[in-house]
Amino acid sequence: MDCTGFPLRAERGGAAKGMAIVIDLRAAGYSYGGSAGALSGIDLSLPAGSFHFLTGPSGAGKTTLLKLCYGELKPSEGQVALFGKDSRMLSRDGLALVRQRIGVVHQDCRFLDHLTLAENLALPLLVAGRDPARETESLSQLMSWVGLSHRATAYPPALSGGERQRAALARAVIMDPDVIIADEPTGNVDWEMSQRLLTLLGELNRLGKTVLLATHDLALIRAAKPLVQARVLRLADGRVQAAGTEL
Ligand SMILES: Nc1ncnc2c1ncn2[C@@H]1O[C@H](COP(=O)(O)OP(=O)(O)OP(=O)(O)O)[C@@H](O)[C@H]1O
Repeated sequence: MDCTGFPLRAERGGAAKGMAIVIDLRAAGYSYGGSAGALSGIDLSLPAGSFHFLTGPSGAGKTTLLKLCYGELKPSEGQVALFGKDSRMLSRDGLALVRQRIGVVHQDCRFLDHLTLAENLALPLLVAGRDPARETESLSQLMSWVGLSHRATAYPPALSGGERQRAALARAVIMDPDVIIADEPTGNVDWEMSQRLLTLLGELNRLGKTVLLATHDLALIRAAKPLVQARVLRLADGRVQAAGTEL
């Protein structure tokens, strides 16, 4: 793999560093379509630069909690503040700006299959009104960082599971976000690839980025101990341990 160090430089000068808490949930809850709540009474504060694993059994509400944390869902009860802003009060444009500061690695990667990998990675730049043609060097450095330079012109269906996950991570950080939220990023990859992904996330965390990673893989969490200084949040019955335990 042609990995290099993370290439992007914080344009905001690490603005989130001055902010003690980047994501804050107060008695937050969510229920789908009026059914019994998937989550309730969640109090959770993510300090800038922290690394948290979120774990819990299938159906415990991990994905729902992550969606609250990146504004995809608004809480049905309580409050969620993203960079100090109440997510329910954010306008569409306000939410779009906040979302530029939060990179998301989705469980299912979600690529556009008719675009090449390089074009998929450039999409967030286009959406933000930037010209990818002026940022080809950053894009190619980012692909090198995740070891995918040789796959730039490949189409997503031709990528292996590990390549897709690394590409999803590269896409999540193309906007140089302050926060990275990853939903089971190692779900479909072998152990060695899980370690590589963890190493990349650890590198981002050492650069000051806040990481929240949902996984049900307790072996992965144990293996993270030498790589990252993390805490573990356990979610069960729609509730989460407030501060989490140290690894
Ligand atoms: N779109 C939806 N509509 C209705 N119920 C949903 C929806 N998404 C999730 N749920 C329900 O909300 C609860 C929490 O689901 P969620 O996906 O957040 O759990 P999870 O911990 O991420 O599960 P897994 O580990 O299996 O991905 C589950 O009971 C699930 O069935």
